[in-house]
Amino acid sequence: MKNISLNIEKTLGFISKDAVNAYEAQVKAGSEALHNGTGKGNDFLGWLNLPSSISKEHLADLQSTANVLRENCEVVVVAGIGGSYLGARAVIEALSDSFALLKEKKDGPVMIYAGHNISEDYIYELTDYLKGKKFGVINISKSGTTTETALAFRLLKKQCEDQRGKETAKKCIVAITDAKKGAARVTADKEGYKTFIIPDNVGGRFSVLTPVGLLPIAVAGFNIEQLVAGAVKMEEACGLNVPFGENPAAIYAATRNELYKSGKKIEILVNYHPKLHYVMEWWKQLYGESEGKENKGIFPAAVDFSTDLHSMGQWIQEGERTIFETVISIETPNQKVVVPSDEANLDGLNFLAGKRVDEVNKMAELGTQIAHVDGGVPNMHISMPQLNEYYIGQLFYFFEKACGISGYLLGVNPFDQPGVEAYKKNMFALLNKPGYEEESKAIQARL
Ligand SMILES: O=P(O)(O)OC[C@H]1O[C@H](O)[C@H](O)[C@@H](O)[C@@H]1O
Repeated sequence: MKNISLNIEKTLGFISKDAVNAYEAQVKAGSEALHNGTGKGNDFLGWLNLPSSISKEHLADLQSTANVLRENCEVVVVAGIGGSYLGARAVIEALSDSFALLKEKKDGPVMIYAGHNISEDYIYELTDYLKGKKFGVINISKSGTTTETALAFRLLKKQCEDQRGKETAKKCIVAITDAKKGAARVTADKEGYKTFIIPDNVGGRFSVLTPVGLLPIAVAGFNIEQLVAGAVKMEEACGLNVPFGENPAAIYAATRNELYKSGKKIEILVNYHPKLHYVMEWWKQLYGESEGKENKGIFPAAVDFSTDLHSMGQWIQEGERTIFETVISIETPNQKVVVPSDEANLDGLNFLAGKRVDEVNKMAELGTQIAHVDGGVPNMHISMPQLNEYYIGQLFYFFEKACGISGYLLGVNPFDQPGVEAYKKNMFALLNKPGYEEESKAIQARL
């Protein structure tokens, strides 16, 4: 079976191959720091050997819990935010039929999301939709105290118990949280929910291969064994002893850091299949929270092409030359549609007749790559043989490993996120949360 592969050829007019290769020693030091646990944030390295340490029993436990939800729920709400939601959504949206929600016949529960915003309209509309439905909830929070998620869960728990009765609710609510601390743990223990633990040493944005990602993905009907198998494959392919030139995580980390050094401050992740939209969102959190600190870090952005070629395309082609692109390309689509011939040919598209739609998409991709490189945008290319669990698993681990190395190349701690606390502190002060009396006074004085 093939692997995902990385091609950096189209960055080499902007940076030199020698400059990329010159990172070899630094990358080795970074990888060793990860594997030996000697670098910054070394208490958060549980993700590193996670794929190969997932047991069959653990997967079976997840699958049987998923089956209980599948059997007892027509809708499952995944409550979580950031790392406690994006990985699951990335896989479920990438692998689901784009119109699954509109189809009468369902293969499993409808998967919807909550706890990732504080919009009153969203919460109203969600709870309204759930009225009279046999729904369940997967409540995901590592800290167990995240406001967005806790607020949504308070409402969903009550509604589930009111509609389905306490006993059934107990069967249809699962908590994924810390082993001991946090409000989500306290509630789950008190109510007797089935729970899964998020290991202490796995940060939210690296947690997709823990129950955080695996349970919702299994509930949605996707193959978590294959997802993990793909990640295991990349764990090997990006391993410590794989030579620099053959290690995709090493090359990606080195190339993006060299591009950054050369003035390219923004990395735009690109897809040509909108189903990958949430894979990009997952990647944005991974790199944004890992590298954006100490007043440095590449800004991770993302676009869906060709859609956004008709909006952001102008900026990318001719705006400030501070960007580079990383394209995720799917070699073979899962479905086949051929452009039909039309006798009148009023739209002038007969030159495409007989071609697969993907051939048109691929020429859009190639034409864009050439145009953007001509326009001063270095281009990296990640090729994914097919869109399935196995290759998404590969992609996840590849990006995670590269992120750890890349953060060390940049000189930051890739495993903390102190900056996200600033808004929370202010919000709590403004809401007069008990314990924030001093902050409340101080912030009121500034208004
Ligand atoms: O899982 P939780 O503790 O609820 O955290 C959910 C998310 O929110 C936090 O503010 C962090 O910025 C993220 O890294 C985390 O993934």
